Amino acid sequence: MQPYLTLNQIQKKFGQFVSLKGIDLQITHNEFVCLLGPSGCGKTTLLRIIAGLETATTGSLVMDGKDITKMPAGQRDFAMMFQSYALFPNLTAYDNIAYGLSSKKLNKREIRNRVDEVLDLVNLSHLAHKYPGQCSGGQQQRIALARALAMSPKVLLLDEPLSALDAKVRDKLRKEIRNLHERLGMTTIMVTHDQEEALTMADKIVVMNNAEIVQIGTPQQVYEHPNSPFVADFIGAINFMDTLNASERLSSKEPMTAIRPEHIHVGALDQAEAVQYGRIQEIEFRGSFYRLTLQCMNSAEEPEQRQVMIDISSEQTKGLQLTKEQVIPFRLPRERIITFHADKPIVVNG
Ligand SMILES: Nc1ncnc2c1ncn2[C@@H]1O[C@H](COP(=O)(O)OP(=O)(O)OP(=O)(O)O)[C@@H](O)[C@H]1O
Repeated sequence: MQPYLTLNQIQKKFGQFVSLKGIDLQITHNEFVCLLGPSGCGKTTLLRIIAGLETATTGSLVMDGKDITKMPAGQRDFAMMFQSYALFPNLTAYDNIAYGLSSKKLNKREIRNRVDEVLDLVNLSHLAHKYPGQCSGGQQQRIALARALAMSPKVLLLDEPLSALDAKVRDKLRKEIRNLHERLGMTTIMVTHDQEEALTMADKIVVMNNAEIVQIGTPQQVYEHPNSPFVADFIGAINFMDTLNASERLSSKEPMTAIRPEHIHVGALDQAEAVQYGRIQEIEFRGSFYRLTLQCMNSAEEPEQRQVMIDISSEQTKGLQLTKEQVIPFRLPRERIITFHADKPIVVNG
């Protein structure tokens, strides 16, 4: 499919500091893209360059075949929403939204219709005449969202829009934003450091680290086929099955293997895979599953350096009656093992 927005070799320097190292990215029309990565990796800088709020040191930005690298933010038809709601405290929800529309050449009635329409979209018609201080965090964020949507943007840019909200409200707003994105047929780019948010909302995840893109893929692709130990570790939990220490690892060309905690089987029934043993050190209840931390044992039943995390469903634990210090068998299904080949040294963060 033809890209709608193309970023060519976007580089950004703040003085000598390189904040983005040559970013290439293509975004298609109506796509929901998440820029995901740890604090300081350059996500916000990239979003601000796309918005036109920051200029790239080198590189270009093309939208619909037109070079917009130097186009001022106000002419881009993009709307941006931030973590802090940035609402005017002395204006009602209605006026906050109408204020954004004053730059458009609309008459009073058109403005009223548009504000009513977007308030209805975010289910806040009943709060039209409340001030931000009279609204909850989730409601304020919805007003900010309505204000962005009122502009009928070609591209909606979201910078950590949900991180200030509590878990329940965050979850609800995730679904609402995703639904609105689909209903309104927008192209949406969202910055987040929350992997769950990216996995649940995005069509495409762009994983960044140290000012670079390290992997691009659907949520399933980056979760099931991470291309590096960094991505495997940043998105979801992972056990590295490495027997080398950090300095041996740096000089080694040996592939490294890993497995997700939910893919390990507890028990020794199936003989297809070699059984290993571990002593339970921690049992952590996480609602729908338990996370066990085991100290691995060698064949002589002596403890090894290695630990392994295993997730088992709360249902399954009922039959197992697990206790701390218990030694249990477990198996690593071969098809679930992820291998990282070392064409360059493998560095594991953290
Ligand atoms: N105006 C600026 N002047 C100097 N350095 C800056 C400026 N803006 C950002 N940086 C630096 O660029 C790097 C990337 O910042 P950016 O805000 O893009 O990261 P981020 O991935 O969005 O992080 P976070 O999730 O913490 O917001 C950081 O090291 C930051 O200190």
